[in-house]
Amino acid sequence: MTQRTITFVTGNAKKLEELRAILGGNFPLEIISHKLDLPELQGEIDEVSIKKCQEAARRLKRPVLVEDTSLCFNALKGLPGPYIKWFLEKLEPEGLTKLLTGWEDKTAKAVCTFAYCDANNENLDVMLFQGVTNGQIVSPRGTRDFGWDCVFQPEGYSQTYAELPKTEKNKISHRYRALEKFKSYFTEKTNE
Ligand SMILES: O=c1nc[nH]c2c1ncn2[C@H]1C[C@H](O)[C@@H](COP(=O)(O)OP(=O)(O)OP(=O)(O)O)O1
Ligand SMILES: [Mg+2]
Repeated sequence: MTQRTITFVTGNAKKLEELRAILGGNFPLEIISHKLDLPELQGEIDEVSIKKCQEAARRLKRPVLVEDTSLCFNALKGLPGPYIKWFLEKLEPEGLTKLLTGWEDKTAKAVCTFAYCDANNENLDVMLFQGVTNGQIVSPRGTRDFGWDCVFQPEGYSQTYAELPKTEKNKISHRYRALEKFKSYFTEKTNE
């Protein structure tokens, strides 16, 4: 492992697969993965990502990257937000759709927050790179191989994330938008 290696800490193989597909070959640093389901404290989106990243840095003591994904229903003032994992686990995709039964507004935001810490300073300073994709919550359609993809229909599309080819999702997704920021930061930095 060199100085120019970043460890992506996640318990989710699908996130890693998408990160690899989106960054492709033209990212200046090496990204390796470390499978660990880190504890996540409650809080607002940024706070959850920062704490998760600092915990990863404390444990691994090297440059780390983590990612936290939220699904925010506008009618519910942003909930479930960072708690989407537990809502999905208990309610399944059908239940997520039903949550909005009483509301006319079905719009939602998918928010991806990458958090990076180089673990070099005692304060464990964290940098955030966030991407948002707007859409709406629909009845489940498409494959069920990744989380809530089957109930999220991005704005301007008639297909859900799960119905879109992976390459299409990766051109417009919350994760793509966050990684664009991450990529330009590190590309500029390594060119200095
Ligand atoms: O693009 C996505 N499309 C559909 N579903 C998604 C996506 N990205 C994350 N998800 C799911 C996974 C988990 O049920 C929840 C986020 O929770 P989140 O804590 O960020 O993910 P996780 O615990 O699976 O992995 P990690 O070890 O990186 O925290 O939304
Ligand atoms: Mg998690």
